[in-house]
Amino acid sequence: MSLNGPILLVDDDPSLLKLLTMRLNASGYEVISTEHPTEVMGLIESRHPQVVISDLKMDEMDGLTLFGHIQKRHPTLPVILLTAHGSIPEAVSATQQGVFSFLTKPIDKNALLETLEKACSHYSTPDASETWRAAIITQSPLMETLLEQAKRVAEADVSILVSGASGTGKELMAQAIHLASPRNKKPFIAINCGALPEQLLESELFGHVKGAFTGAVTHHEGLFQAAHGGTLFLDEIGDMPYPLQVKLLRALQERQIRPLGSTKAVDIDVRIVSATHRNLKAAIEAKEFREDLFYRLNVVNLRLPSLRERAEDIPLLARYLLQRAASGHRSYVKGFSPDALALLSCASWPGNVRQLVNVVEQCVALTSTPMITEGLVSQALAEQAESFPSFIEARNQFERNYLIKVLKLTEGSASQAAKIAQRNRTDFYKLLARHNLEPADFKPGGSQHQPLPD
Ligand SMILES: Nc1ncnc2c1ncn2[C@@H]1O[C@H](COP(=O)(O)OP(=O)(O)OP(=O)(O)O)[C@@H](O)[C@H]1O
Repeated sequence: MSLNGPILLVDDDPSLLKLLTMRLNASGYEVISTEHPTEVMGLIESRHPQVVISDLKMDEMDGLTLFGHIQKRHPTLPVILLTAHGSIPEAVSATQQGVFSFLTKPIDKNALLETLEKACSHYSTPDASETWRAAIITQSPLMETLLEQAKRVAEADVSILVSGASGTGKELMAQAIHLASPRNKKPFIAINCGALPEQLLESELFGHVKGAFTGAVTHHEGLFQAAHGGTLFLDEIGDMPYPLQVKLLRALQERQIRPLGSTKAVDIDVRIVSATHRNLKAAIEAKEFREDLFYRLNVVNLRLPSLRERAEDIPLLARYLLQRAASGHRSYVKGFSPDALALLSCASWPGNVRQLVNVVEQCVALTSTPMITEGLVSQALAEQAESFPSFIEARNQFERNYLIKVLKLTEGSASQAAKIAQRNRTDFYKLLARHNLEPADFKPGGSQHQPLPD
């Protein structure tokens, strides 16, 4: 038996999951399990199982479709399928498609352990050729194409400009390019060019000698030198002060820098990846960005799509981020209710993945139940939204505010509130649960933490 990652069990029959988990635990295997095949990709990303054992027939997604998804992203991960007695043709077709093996139900304990042992010895730690992009969670064809391009250009030593709206993962992409490049054993250094005043940014990039300016009490090596042999990531390059753009261009052309206050030029060897959320062509027209520098930095352009443009990533990312946020002391948080997931999927995400990270973290921190409700998601979205909400977000916001007002008016009497709202009690309680509201919190002298309307 191998001591690598856990075994991931997938079956929509909870009693079989329980039985297999017990058997495998008894044989010393660590097991993670799920009744939902849609959760599998997220679990693979976050828990790195060494083998997946999945039922073939499941309502949410059949085992072969699931295998297709796994094979696309993790081609070396062995998948064992469980088939009902008599479904031999399906099993044969499954093995032809690359499934590691299949076991017929009822599962024979010895056959299970034997097959698992073979699968574990077949497993090698995550495909080394894939680790460069391991932090980028995606199943979007748009992103896959972009990642293929990124890998190709990473090998050449050209300058790359990563464009895309705020929070789309530009820095993550820059790191992936570095990891895929021959420079990956050397440093990756990032600096936000929009966050520092001009002189400080200049001294950060090029360094300074002692006494170069008031306050320069020691010699300071700049980031160009610190990143020697590696990659320098210039984030928000569109916000770099204009005079400094000239100095950057000269450094890139001459492959030399001159620290502030020094007369001696220093050779540099860095690969530049820059990023911007601005339209640099418009900035050039407005005389805020130098055209010659633009062409030097933008040898290859990679444009990251907005999260809305790759909506198929939303459930995958949400589950992955939930598992990440819930690990440790919030481990009882298990997932999103189907309504909550639907709301996440149709939100507009003006802040892209960063906003999704914030919403998920807020939900994980606030939920008191293992499944995050639609109400909680709606509340987090309303708090995060900076732009005009979508119709569904607005409706959820309105519902929640309405319920709070009516509960306040009736001092927490759910039956009176239901009457005013002209809903039957069952419906009304469902609405309250969806929005995570407790009538008791609105009784005089009730909880000090009554929810506020949005
Ligand atoms: N595909 C992804 N998979 C997992 N996490 C992601 C993905 N894309 C972005 N993130 C996460 O979203 C957050 C924002 O990503 P990042 O900082 O790379 O975006 P950015 O485009 O550089 O943002 P900004 O323009 O605001 O600097 C980070 O926490 C990052 O880890």
